[in-house]
Amino acid sequence: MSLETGRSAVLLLAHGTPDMLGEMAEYLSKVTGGQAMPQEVVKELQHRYAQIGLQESPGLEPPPLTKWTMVQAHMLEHALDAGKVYVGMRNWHPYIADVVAQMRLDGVTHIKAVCLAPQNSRTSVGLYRRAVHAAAKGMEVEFVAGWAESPLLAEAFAEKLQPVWTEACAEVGQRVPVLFTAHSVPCRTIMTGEASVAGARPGTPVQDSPDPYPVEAKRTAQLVAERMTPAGFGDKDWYFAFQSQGMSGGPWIGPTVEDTLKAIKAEGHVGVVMQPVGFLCDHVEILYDIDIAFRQTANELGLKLWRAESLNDSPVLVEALVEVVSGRYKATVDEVMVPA
Ligand SMILES: C=CC1=C(C)c2cc3[nH]c(cc4nc(cc5[nH]c(cc1n2)c(C)c5CCC(=O)O)C(CCC(=O)O)=C4C)c(C)c3C=C
Ligand SMILES: [Fe+2]
Ligand SMILES: [Fe+2]
Repeated sequence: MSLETGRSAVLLLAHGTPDMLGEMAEYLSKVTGGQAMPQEVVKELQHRYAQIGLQESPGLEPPPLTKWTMVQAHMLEHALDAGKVYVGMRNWHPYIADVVAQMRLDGVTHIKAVCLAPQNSRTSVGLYRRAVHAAAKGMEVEFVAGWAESPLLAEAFAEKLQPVWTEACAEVGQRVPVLFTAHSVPCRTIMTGEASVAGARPGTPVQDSPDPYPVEAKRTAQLVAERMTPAGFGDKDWYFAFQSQGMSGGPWIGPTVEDTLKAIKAEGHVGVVMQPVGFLCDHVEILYDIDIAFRQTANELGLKLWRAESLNDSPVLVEALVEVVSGRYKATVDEVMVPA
């Protein structure tokens, strides 16, 4: 397939992750928009990243988030066969600003930006949008704000969930519930009116409409559940929680994974299969938060925890991205604009 215009190019937007442990403090200040994190938070995150393989010096391979994001971009480029697919990261190299500058040098005039975070949120997608608009002055920007209900995205997740769920049920000899998750966000960021800025950094605009994020996250989960077999896989088979509440203060949205695991145990289950449906590849919040921390919590409760493999190099995910980029899937797209 080919893109409509010669000077149009796709820009995939991703979170970014440090390449070595010593970069953690600088990385965290990018994540928080310039606020320095307390030393104990920096140390705790270094400890978590070390457990998933990050070292004192850059390893032979990039960290998982960088590696898989680049793989996804290459696969998409191949599938589109319409020129280069660029990757810009918000919090680490290659930064969005640098990549957009390169696109400009390469003669790109129209950017089709897609976030590798399918559910639209102010704290993730909103910040990607701001970074692209700041960098792309005078260029046309077509910004895909959400693709949470893409049937092929749901298909890609279901393809990873089905085998591990079947295996888990067979191992314990009974139906094992699925716990779908997405990243939590601070409560104030999904509010409207003055409540949306209470405790926020100065300059945060008052929001006049609710953040679609919590609904979109659960909608993705529901669409995945609908694709599971046997056909009787239904509402009683799955739960939803928001994971990885952050280390900056104030309340974050729930239910938390910890509370939901307790509820699952109280229902009489002996195991649980987790699938994070807000993340498209491996990174610390899967490899540490789920595989190490939640697995330990589950085990302490007497639950065995399985996790669906991440999408990573899933060809079905790439098909979903092709549909989003080509417009065959009607994603939530901002009006095309030229940032001044
Ligand atoms: C929908 C919201 C968010 C998504 C998706 C998300 C993905 C994501 N986050 C990290 C790593 C970190 N995030 C951190 C803080 C943080 N994350 C979000 C929201 C989403 N993150 C918020 C609102 C915040 C708080 C930011 C602030 O200004 O304080 C941090 C810092 C430590 C912490 O607070 O936990 C890290 C590290 C990754 C790798 C990722 C997906 C790829
Ligand atoms: Fe985050
Ligand atoms: Fe996080």
